[in-house]
Amino acid sequence: MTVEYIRYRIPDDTGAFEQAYTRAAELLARAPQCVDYELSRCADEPGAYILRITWTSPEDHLTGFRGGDLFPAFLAEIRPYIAAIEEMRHYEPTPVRGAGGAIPTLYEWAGGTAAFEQLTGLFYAKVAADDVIGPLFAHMDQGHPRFVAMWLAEVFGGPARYTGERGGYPHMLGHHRGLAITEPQRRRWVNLLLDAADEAGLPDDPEFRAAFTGYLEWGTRLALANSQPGATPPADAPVPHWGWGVAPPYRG
Ligand code: HEM
Repeated sequence: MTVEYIRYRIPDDTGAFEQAYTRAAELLARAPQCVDYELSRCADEPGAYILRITWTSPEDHLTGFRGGDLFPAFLAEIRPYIAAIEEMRHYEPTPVRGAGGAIPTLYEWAGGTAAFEQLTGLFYAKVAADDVIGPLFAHMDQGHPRFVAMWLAEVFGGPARYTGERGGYPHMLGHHRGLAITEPQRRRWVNLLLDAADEAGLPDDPEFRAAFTGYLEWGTRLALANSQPGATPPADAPVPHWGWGVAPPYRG
């Protein structure tokens, strides 16, 4: 991944410039080498623009896109503005990145640690009485509901306690290895957890539940796959982080 920044200073007719880029953007949108793009206009200085384009790699940009079928039409749109370019360079992303506090995490939206502990307490009571998955958990550790609450809290943006105190992803993986979870068992796990979410009074707005259920689908399908005899999942990885996805919280 590489990020190209192009800074322009457009002396006049910024409207024509933006229209040209609106047309050029249609070609970026079709380019398999282009991850995303954004044109920003300076709030303080009319005519100053920054275009950010994320490319899959510098070679894909310079050889793939520039040497490809879409480039002539792209160039035709932006050619009149080449002389107005002040900087055009590739930048490598650094690990310094992340979301700010403007959007609450799913962990905060759910109600924090207490909400996840209530959820897993109710869930494992149901599990214990369930004929399809109950037997899998017959010998589970007393602390299991609290440990899974820690895992879920960390996944949804809460404190990294499962990583810090419980051994992180490798420890969780070790518990699933060899269980040979079946699809009916996976589905029962999801159904009981969703029942417990209703009982625990977790937020039931569409955006939260879509994101929450999305993780459960993803996580249980991985748990099933990794639990099969002969599975070769990565031995180490960070605890995954799950966000709102395409639908951020609805605030009216
Ligand atoms: C999103 C899906 C899932 C998550 C987040 C999850 C999470 C976890 C975690 C964190 C542990 C280890 C707890 C500890 O530190 O002691 C664990 C253990 C376990 N999980 Fe899962 N799990 C998922 C899906 C499933 C499914 C679908 C099944 C089976 C139907 C399952 C069965 C088990 C069992 C049997 C254990 C060991 C329990 C014990 O004996 O202590 N898990 N799970």
